[in-house]
Amino acid sequence: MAATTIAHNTHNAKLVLLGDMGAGKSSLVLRFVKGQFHEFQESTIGAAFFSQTLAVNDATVKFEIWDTAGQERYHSLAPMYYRGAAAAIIVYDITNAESYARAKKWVQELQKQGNPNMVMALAGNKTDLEDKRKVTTEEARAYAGENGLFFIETSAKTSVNVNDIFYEIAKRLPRAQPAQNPAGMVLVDRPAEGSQAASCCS
Ligand SMILES: Nc1nc2c(ncn2[C@@H]2O[C@H](COP(=O)(O)OP(=O)(O)OP(=O)(O)O)[C@@H](O)[C@H]2O)c(=O)[nH]1
Repeated sequence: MAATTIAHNTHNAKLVLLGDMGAGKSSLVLRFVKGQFHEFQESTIGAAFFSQTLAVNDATVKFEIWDTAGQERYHSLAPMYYRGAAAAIIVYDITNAESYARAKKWVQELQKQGNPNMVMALAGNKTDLEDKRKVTTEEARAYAGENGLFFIETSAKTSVNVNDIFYEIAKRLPRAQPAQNPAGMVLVDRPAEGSQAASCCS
């Protein structure tokens, strides 16, 4: 059982959620971490932190999840959360074309300024509202493919594909990151300032 074997094979992975306000970032996290959904989920202020452990194959991934605020006034805080992150979920609302456009902006920003080895997922949320859909699956899948993102459509309300995003990310995380993490070292959260240059690539 995973619980008895976690000691050697546990990886910490910092994961950040980005996306427009109202896309469903907090709802996806709440569904994944607590199995809950709130029709009137409050808008996030600044960011919120959660952690959740997931057993994948013979390893255990402990996700350290930063749920950022989508309101534009918090945009400048985002680098603090995505710097040093091993993974990002960029969320949009399939019923809202603007939120999809905003998701693409986040992808561009991460491609320019994020960790180059970051595992990125694009999540089209609110699939339970199919009759109000504005962004087609094909369009988003093609975009994700062109940009090397893992693509999935979810519903935090009905739970469809929510755990799957995190499983898929866990599977894609590099087991060993030799350039950045010598053997045996555990990834830890660092304060944002200065962390990107110090840990990055040559
Ligand atoms: N129908 C439906 N509603 C959802 C779904 N996910 C979230 N919502 C609703 O959408 C609204 C916004 O959800 P949040 O999770 O707060 O969105 P957010 O992206 O965290 O928003 P900010 O914190 O403002 O950035 C809430 O009223 C949720 O109940 C979903 O899958 N289906």
